[in-house]
Amino acid sequence: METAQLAYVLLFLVTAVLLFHLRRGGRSAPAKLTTAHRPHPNPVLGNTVEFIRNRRRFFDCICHVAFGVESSTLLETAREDSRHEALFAAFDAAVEISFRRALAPFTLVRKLTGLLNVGSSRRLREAVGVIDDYAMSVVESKEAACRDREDGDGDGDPDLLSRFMAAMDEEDGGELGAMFPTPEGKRRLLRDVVVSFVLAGKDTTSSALTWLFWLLAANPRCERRVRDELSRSPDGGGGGDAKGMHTHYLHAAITEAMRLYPPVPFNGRVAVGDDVLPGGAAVRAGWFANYSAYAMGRMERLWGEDCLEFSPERWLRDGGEFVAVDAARYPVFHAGPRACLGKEMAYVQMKTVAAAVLRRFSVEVAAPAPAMDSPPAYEMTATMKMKGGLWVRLRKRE
Ligand code: HEM
Repeated sequence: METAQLAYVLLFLVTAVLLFHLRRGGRSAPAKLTTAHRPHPNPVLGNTVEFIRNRRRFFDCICHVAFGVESSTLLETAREDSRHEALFAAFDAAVEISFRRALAPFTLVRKLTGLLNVGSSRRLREAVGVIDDYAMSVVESKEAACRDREDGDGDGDPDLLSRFMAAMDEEDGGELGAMFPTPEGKRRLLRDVVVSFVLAGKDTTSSALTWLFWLLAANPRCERRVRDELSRSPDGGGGGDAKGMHTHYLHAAITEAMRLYPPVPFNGRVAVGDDVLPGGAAVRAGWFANYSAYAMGRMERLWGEDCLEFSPERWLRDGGEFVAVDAARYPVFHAGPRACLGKEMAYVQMKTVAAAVLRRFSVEVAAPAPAMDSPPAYEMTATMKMKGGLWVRLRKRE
């Protein structure tokens, strides 16, 4: 056999073996999931529990407020929880693969795996399929509810999905209607609205609360101040007031926790045209322009010499009133026209949960050790999670 023929045969064999492994990986290996919310393997922790493990509550809350549906009615089966877990696993896998891809250059191997539907391309497609099916079931249940109402009792729902639907059904078609003229296009847009809300809101608030409780344990003085404020608060300190009128210190503590550990630590855009950033840096069309809220939250130039300390007081006026800062300095919720739409809702959720827990329980952190000079390891995907989760022992307060 000539050398060139031998080389072709070898190449063929290597490719066949590679594809066989990729296919097997695509079929049998589950997507690598983050460990932050898995049961902790450490038996020494005994009666401790993983804090904020149950992402279901945050998910249910989004379904209720943003879509006006109960998540469990859509996922109800004899083993309802496992369907939620399958959906969450699909979200985790899709986010992790997409995040890794966003950081890596587009290679020939990825193009090939995409064409052949193997490896991570296959896992991503499968995960997106699960997510899209769920999101479409939300849209369908909403459409059915609207049809029922037309026969029956009146007014539109106040949830966000209903508003999107109403905007597209305006008589002249509306701006959205013009962008998505076919019924199929409209439904796909609604499906994507559902996906973006779940993606944006499910893990962010739970990540922020995990870091908040660790930071409060590492700074008992701050925890005492939160508890004092809650005991004086007329509404129990919950989220009834998103701007923090009654609970300025709690609002400041949550904001400060997200400065040090922003739930979305890293974000970016692709420039559509040549531009110059305010700092003078030139950006060409097609370039990525990324920023790190994590790094910015720890810059001495922006936050002073004590930038690595947890100090809710930096957000308070002398009278104790919370004062927000410019989003360009604190880009935790992003800035400009595409800033977070759920910011107020997120504060309501986080304050309600934090207040409810702190009023009823003392929270003893078992792991990772609560000490500012040895911060816990983190896991960076699209959201910033505490590696291994936060393990606490709750004791009922007198
Ligand atoms: C602590 C909690 C949260 C943080 C830190 C946060 C942060 C962010 C950030 C940084 C973005 C910009 C993402 C990008 O464009 O690349 C964003 C967008 C968004 N967020 Fe949040 N978010 C939080 C909670 C929520 C909640 C609870 C909801 C609603 C249920 C929500 C809904 C949205 C939506 C719909 C967008 C897309 C806005 C647009 O593209 O115009 N977020 N969020």
